[in-house]
Amino acid sequence: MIHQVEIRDLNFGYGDQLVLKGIHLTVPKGSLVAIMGLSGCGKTTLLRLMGGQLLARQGSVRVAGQELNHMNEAQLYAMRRQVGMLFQFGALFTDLSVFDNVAFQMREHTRLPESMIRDLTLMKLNAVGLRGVQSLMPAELSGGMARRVAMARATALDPALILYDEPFTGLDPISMGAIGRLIRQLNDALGATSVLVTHDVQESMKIVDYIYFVSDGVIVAQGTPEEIHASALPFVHQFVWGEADGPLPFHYPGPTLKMDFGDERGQA
Ligand SMILES: Nc1ncnc2c1ncn2[C@@H]1O[C@H](COP(=O)(O)OP(=O)(O)OP(=O)(O)O)[C@@H](O)[C@H]1O
Repeated sequence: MIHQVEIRDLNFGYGDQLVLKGIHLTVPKGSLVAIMGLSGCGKTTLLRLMGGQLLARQGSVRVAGQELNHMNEAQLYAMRRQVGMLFQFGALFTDLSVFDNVAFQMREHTRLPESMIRDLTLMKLNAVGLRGVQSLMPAELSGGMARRVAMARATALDPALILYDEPFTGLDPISMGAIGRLIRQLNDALGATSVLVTHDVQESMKIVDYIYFVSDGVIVAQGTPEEIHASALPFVHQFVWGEADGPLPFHYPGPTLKMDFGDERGQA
């Protein structure tokens, strides 16, 4: 099988803090894969390593068969053009119209004439159902619309790999469902491969082919949505079913009840 992303024995940290520890992960070409885990477990860092924005300290990150650590600046720049990235909250340019946001990458990275950029931009907006809002400013959009514009922008150059960082955050349930379906549709229509970082288990299980669970920088579980749904692993079970207590404790570690309240009522 051809892998769009292949990660082996990856360690990565910031300063002395080791964030990712011995990661092995593959993303087959054409698939949609989710990386899940709690806040701070290293998901965004992993996504940025796949996009070539960060480079591995140890181990290997291959995108389309190319080892990112062996690339020079020009090769990395060319590789990043093949990657569409949707940042947390969409992060549109607030002083540019919807049209100019989507056209931005084409104007920066291609020599296409303005008439062609216009047609392509409208096609991209059409694909996310928003051709009619091309002249609006980002402040005039709802959260769900802004997210869809960000998707049109992220796919403007027909990327081979699309990386989504928390695409569902802050959306109402209906918009979440619409964004989820769109992520799947764009992936399949563009013949792309997509990786989705999220802690929204229910929404992503409806659309992805495979899931990796990360906890404290380590992959602790993986499988198809069906396998994950049926998993008896305590961590996965707690995550999927949204249970307050389990391997991830409800209480922050601290003194025991006995130490704080005494052995018996009235005792210090
Ligand atoms: N640029 C940075 N410099 C130093 N530490 C960082 C940097 N970026 C992230 N970290 C730390 O690395 C750890 C992992 O962060 P990361 O953003 O990858 O986690 P995450 O799982 O995506 O979290 P979230 O779901 O909250 O976005 C955290 O402890 C974070 O504080």
